[in-house]
Amino acid sequence: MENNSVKDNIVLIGMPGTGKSTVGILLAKALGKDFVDSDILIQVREGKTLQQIMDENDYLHLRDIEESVLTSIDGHHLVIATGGSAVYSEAAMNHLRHHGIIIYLDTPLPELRQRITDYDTRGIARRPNQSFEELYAERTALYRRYADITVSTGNASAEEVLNSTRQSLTDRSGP
Ligand SMILES: Nc1ncnc2c1ncn2[C@@H]1O[C@H](COP(=O)(O)OP(=O)(O)O)[C@@H](O)[C@H]1O
Ligand SMILES: O=C(O)C1=C[C@@H](OP(=O)(O)O)[C@@H](O)[C@H](O)C1
Ligand SMILES: [Mg+2]
Repeated sequence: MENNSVKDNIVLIGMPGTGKSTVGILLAKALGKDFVDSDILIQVREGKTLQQIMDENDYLHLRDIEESVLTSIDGHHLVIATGGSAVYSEAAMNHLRHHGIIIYLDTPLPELRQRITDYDTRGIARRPNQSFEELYAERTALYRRYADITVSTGNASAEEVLNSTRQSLTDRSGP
């Protein structure tokens, strides 16, 4: 019988552009786990893109849908790439950390700026006119609050971030 208290999921959190989706699938492949991207779950469930959801309602509506999708994930042996706004939901984060280790991919703001060239159309769940700098400061406190492990990515490649993440997991589980 499955032990439901085992933390056998890996949950990636962090700013948009930090590489949760890109590194997540590499990690799943390397560790022999299944891969879930909560943004894809949202889009399939709603039949709309993230930006369409925001355009038709607002960013708070997207966050509500995200909370509902995240709290309904009940699988094991998963790598879960969350959306950058997942940490606004305490319920979602408590649910995810019950079965998973939370890994914060921490990428410097200048590097994120280079990667996120579609800030206004990417569907980022932010207050109107909230700058990327403000969002980064607000979010960083939340990512730190929930992180079991922090991986500082610098400007390393996705493969290098994969390797650092695997090493952090090995260090945490001990010899
Ligand atoms: N380590 C990396 N180095 C350079 N570019 C990256 C890296 N990881 C992701 N990217 C690029 O940054 C963008 C955002 O990556 P993505 O995985 O979608 O991030 P997230 O899911 O955290 O928003 C994509 O264009 C992706 O190719
Ligand atoms: O940070 C955000 O507000 C968001 C990030 C997106 O995911 P990524 O972090 O994978 O880009 C997606 O969930 C949604 O568009 C909102
Ligand atoms: Mg993503």
